[in-house]
Amino acid sequence: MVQKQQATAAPGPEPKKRRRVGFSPADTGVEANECIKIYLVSSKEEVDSPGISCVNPVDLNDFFDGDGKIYGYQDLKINVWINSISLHSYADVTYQSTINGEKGVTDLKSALQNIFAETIVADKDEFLQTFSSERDFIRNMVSNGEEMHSGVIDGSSINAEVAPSDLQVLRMEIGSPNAGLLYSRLVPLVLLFVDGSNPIDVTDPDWQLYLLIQKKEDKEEPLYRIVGFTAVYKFYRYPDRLRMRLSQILVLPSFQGKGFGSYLMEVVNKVATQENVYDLTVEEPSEKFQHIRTCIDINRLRAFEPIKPAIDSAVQTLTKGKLSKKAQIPRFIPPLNAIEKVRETLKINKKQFLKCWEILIYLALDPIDKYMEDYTSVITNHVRTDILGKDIETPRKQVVDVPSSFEQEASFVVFKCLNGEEANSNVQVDENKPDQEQQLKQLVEERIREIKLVAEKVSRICPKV
Ligand SMILES: CC(=O)SCCNC(=O)CCNC(=O)[C@H](O)C(C)(C)COP(=O)(O)OP(=O)(O)OC[C@H]1O[C@@H](n2cnc3c(N)ncnc32)[C@H](O)[C@@H]1OP(=O)(O)O
Repeated sequence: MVQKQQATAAPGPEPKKRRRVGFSPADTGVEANECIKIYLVSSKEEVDSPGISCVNPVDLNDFFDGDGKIYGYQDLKINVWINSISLHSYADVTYQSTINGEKGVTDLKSALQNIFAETIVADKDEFLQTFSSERDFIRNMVSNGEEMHSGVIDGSSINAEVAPSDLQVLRMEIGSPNAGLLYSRLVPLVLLFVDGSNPIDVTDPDWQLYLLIQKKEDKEEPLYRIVGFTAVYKFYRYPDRLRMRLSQILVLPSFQGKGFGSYLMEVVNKVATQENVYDLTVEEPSEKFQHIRTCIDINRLRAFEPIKPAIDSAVQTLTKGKLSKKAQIPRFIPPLNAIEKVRETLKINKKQFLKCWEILIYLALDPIDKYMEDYTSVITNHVRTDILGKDIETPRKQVVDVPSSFEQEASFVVFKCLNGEEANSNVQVDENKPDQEQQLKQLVEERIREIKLVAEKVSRICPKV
């Protein structure tokens, strides 16, 4: 509680004592991350239950203007309960008192509304009722969904209490009945759990939702729960093809890390192949999702016979001699026809295939330790090319005119430059050469770390193909 200090205003005998003027303590605010806790629950018994742990959203400070802090409350605690069956939410807000300091009192209602929109229910009893009254929300919403897959997927495993036979992936065009309404209830989850995401435009009919549903047999009717979903954009490619871009994927927190994200990705891959789209790309994948996607693609590529001769040939070149001693390291990129076959058959685009290619070669080098130095030179060459946008060959000389008070034609400097540097003016090349080398080294180490991580995963799951 903010307490006013006692003003000692009595006149009289103590003239030397100064009057003490009381100030309220300054309101430094509280970070949204510190005072908001989010709980995902599937029954009313779980609400307020001490056994339920909160989930980790993205940076909640981002939802509060300015410095991400909430002002004007003492001992503020906000517990948000999300009904994972109906996707309604309820915010339990408690505080000791309000302080109207210089930053005012944050309008919590509108801040929470910005995240939870119409899913937020003001009354707790009303919220508790949603567990029964809206029990069939998902089932009703997806009743027109097109079943794209159900049950197990070859080679992938679900490591959870969910039986694969209870799983199905349904597809809904965003313009189809109920899809927009369903997505609008999913938006708070997107904002809370997919970093840097924006809701998709539900008025654009080219969006499709792929919903991973758990259909659990229950007393009367089966209970449908959303395990995860992804929003995919289908767009035209001249002259007569369609492309697919996976733009948003979320597995609900309690289901994460159990194979569901991979399951959903594999279903979308399967659909892209069956519908023979031009390719399937991913919009700004997070590091984790990129890792998962690459693990899946590596397994598909290892089983794809038409590229085996190209891998063998690259491995042969690499194992023939000391590459790192050579003046010019060849670029280990797949031949054009392999790139084309992979895109046409597996729907993996060139950029992703080039990433996978490095890993395929790594996996084929035996024993890897013997060739690691040469392999690192190859990756260094690739990273350098990626940064500078062009192949780096041997250092070249470049002549540059310099302003001079002497005869213009006689004023120039000659310096050695790398081919890519002159070619790519967008790249911020650090003028400090040792620093540049250091940065390059770090990037190479990072890339090799990613390669090893994927290689370890796929070797564990599928040691020999
Ligand atoms: C385009 C975008 O939207 S990018 C943003 C992605 N979304 C988010 O970040 C939202 C929050 N996160 C999530 O929703 C989920 O965690 C996702 C979608 C990223 C991943 O889904 P999950 O179900 O958690 O992943 P899944 O359990 O399938 O994979 C986990 C592990 O299995 C590994 N794995 C999965 N499939 C394979 C495979 N076929 N072969 C080898 N390894 C595999 C993964 O590498 C990963 O390894 P780890 O244990 O070291 O983490």
